[in-house]
Amino acid sequence: MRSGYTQKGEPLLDSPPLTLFTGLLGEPTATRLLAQLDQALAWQRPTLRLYGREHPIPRRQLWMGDPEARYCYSGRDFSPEPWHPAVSSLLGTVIQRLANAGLPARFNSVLLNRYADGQERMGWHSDNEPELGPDPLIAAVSLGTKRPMRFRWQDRSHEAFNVWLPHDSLLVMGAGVQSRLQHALLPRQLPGLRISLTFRLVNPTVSPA
Ligand SMILES: O=C(O)CCC(=O)C(=O)O
Ligand SMILES: [Fe+2]
Repeated sequence: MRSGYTQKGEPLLDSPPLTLFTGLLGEPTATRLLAQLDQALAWQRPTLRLYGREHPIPRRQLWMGDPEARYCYSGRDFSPEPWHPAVSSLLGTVIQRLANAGLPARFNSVLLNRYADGQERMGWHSDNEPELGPDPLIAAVSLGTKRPMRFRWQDRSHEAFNVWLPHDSLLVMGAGVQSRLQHALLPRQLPGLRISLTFRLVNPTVSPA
């Protein structure tokens, strides 16, 4: 059945729309890109202030995009790194795949996350910063170790669920996903590197707080 989802993606939720596309780049391109991003990028481990104490984040990350796409995340203001050619090429592939599925999209920035192994993680959050607008479309590419993204409803009206994100896949979080659900990449006993790239459209006219 899976082949039937090549064009439109596999619908995981109808409302709000959550859709998974697999085989985004194909091999060996996807595995090469994982190694290239791992080695070529200047990965950072910023600290976050929580209850008055500084904590290094439990993963590494990098913010990349157009110069005006400044972004405020967990109380910090990030200026984007310039586009790496491999990432702008991936952006083109994502845009094309979305267009083929009838989802025209535009992005001016991407948050790259690097999880060295299953212990590295990202806590519960919604990508609901004001500069993303009220109903952002966020496209998340996964490379490397297959891990579950856990979703839970803000109003707890339904049960929480996992979406397993395979290597070389694209998860599209459509309008309403950020306002109605939270997501997290919880720690798991899984070895191996995973890199995700979450493409976003930041509205440069909304100045970060
Ligand atoms: O690594 C992932 O797939 C999750 C990333 C994420 O939630 C984010 O960048 O906001
Ligand atoms: Fe997120």
